[in-house]
Amino acid sequence: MTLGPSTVEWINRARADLRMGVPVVLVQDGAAAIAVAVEALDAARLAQLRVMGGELVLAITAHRAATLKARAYDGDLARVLVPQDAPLAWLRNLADPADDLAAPLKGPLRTQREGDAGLHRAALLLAKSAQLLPAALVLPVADGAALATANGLTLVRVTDVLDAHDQGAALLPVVSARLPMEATEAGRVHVFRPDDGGVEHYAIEIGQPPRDRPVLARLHSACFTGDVLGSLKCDCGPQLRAALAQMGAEGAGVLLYLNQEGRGIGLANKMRAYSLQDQGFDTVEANHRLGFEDDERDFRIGAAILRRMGFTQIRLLTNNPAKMRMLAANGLEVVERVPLKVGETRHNAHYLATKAAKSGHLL
Ligand SMILES: Nc1nc2c(ncn2[C@@H]2O[C@H](COP(=O)(O)OP(=O)(O)OP(=O)(O)O)[C@@H](O)[C@H]2O)c(=O)[nH]1
Ligand SMILES: [Zn+2]
Repeated sequence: MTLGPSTVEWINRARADLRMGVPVVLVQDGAAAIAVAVEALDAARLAQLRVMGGELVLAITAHRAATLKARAYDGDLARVLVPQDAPLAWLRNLADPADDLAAPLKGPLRTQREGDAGLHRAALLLAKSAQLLPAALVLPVADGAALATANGLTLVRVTDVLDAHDQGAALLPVVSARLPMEATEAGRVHVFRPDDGGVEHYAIEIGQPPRDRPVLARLHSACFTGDVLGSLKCDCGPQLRAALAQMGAEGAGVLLYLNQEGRGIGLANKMRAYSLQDQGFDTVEANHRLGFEDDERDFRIGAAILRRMGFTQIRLLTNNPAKMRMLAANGLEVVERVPLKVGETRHNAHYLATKAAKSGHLL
């Protein structure tokens, strides 16, 4: 045990650096690169990277590459060669689809085929987990450790980034307190904190559900626009209130409020997706154009919280079979699906139909 950061703590520092526009150093099998998130990059740092020499590469996901008609030779990602004179705006336009329709000609783009894309993959994973646009500028360097020390940069190993992603964070209960609510006076909020410095998640326990019997449960993903603002574009707000009301009426239940806004892409990216939806793309297409999967949520978190609270069998309030599969794969027995059909409006009918057609939601 040392005083300094552990592996996951270094990774979390790397994430925070990327959000600030500070480059990080990635190393793998003797190779090293400096990586910076395009969304947070400024012209001064871009100029500094150019002074260092070497071939600048823009890593984007295969989804974003498909939109840009760039060949993705690495399966899930593409490495776009950055022209010597490309200004910051060129990089921003490749990363951000906001102006794709207004200014469609961004190519032809040349992509790298040779060499390994491991460093680039780790850079994209970090950018995504920092809820930034999945686009990173990557510059190979000879001695990553020396560069990191000389410039005070965070250095992380690719294997550690991949392992941390595969394992997921452990969630620790921090505090719980009684909360009388409209739906029931017998409410209690539990706060769970992940050990990797990520965002907290909450469990709202209603009544005192016995641990040896199936509990009525809902895994609700945060939706600032729906839950708080009463957005008509989705059904989240009505689902949240209906779930609490049903638990209140039954006298027992547990609702997990998971801070995975926008199906895990964060509010800024969800608003980017909304703006694309105003340009005519559906909810799934919008995510893909941004470079994300349709759903970036990690449902292991919900399973871990339920297990930690002592629940093993659940009656799940959902229309999403993927949630049931993920819970079952993570040690919980879903004994029943309880449908949750509320809040359809003329604004969200197309959204709900798209989720049914493309993401397997049950109507
Ligand atoms: N990226 C993106 N996220 C959205 C959009 N509309 C709503 N969301 C998010 O989608 C999530 C919906 O979460 P849930 O209601 O828990 O999940 P669900 O997959 O619809 O499943 P059930 O409601 O359980 O049937 C929330 O995180 C919202 O913020 C959208 O157009 N794009
Ligand atoms: Zn919503």
